[in-house]
Amino acid sequence: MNDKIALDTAKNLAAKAAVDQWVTEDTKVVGVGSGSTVVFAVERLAERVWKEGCLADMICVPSSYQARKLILDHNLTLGDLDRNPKIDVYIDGADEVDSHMVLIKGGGGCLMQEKIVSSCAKTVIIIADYTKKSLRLGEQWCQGVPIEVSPMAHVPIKLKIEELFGGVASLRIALKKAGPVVTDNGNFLLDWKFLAKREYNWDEVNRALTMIPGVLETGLFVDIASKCYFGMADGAVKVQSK
Ligand SMILES: O=C[C@H](O)[C@H](O)[C@H](O)COP(=O)(O)O
Repeated sequence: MNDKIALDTAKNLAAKAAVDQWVTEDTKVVGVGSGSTVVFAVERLAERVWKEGCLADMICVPSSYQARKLILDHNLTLGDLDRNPKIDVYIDGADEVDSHMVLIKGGGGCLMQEKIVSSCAKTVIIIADYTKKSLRLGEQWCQGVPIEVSPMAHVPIKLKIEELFGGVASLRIALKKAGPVVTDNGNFLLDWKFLAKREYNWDEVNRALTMIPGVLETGLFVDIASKCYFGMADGAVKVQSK
């Protein structure tokens, strides 16, 4: 018998715990991440506003088209970085979180706005189910590090990444459209499958990647998250700190 709780239940537990802990009456601006786990966080925010009558002045700043739509669909107040450049707390999911709280993000293609919006937040909280927790990157997430690139430069960037760091960087191809995935910002994505056995210094790798002309952002989030809430297989919520 499989007594692990469903992944969605684990995501929901993590999201609810994080929202209840970090979004208080003093929270004026919340950054909203992207992906399937964030859906539960927005549902909890809406429940607090509409059922419990709290957080009346809260403004939500989205990190993607999906996040914007979630905010609107739940009748929450939509903000943006022009009007709300300072965010109290940013809540987002992750594809993988290692023991040093280095994250891989961008499995859903939203990494660039996520990194921008999270950089405007005092506190960044990650919510995830137990399958995202690992000791070292690549242990759980096998699809590589997403890297957002200028469309005209995806071939030379791919070659440079492979020469510099090994592994294989592949253009992400859409499933229900012919051709590549196009991000919310009109760019392409490379998914870089790094070498599992090589020891990488992720901070250095991230800096070096962003120095390649045409690389717009990486899905490596180093030294960004303050805490990560994991919904565990036994129904508990485990909090990992930096
Ligand atoms: O591009 C997508 C974002 O970085 C997501 O936050 C990440 O992929 C995790 O998504 P999910 O909560 O669906 O696992």
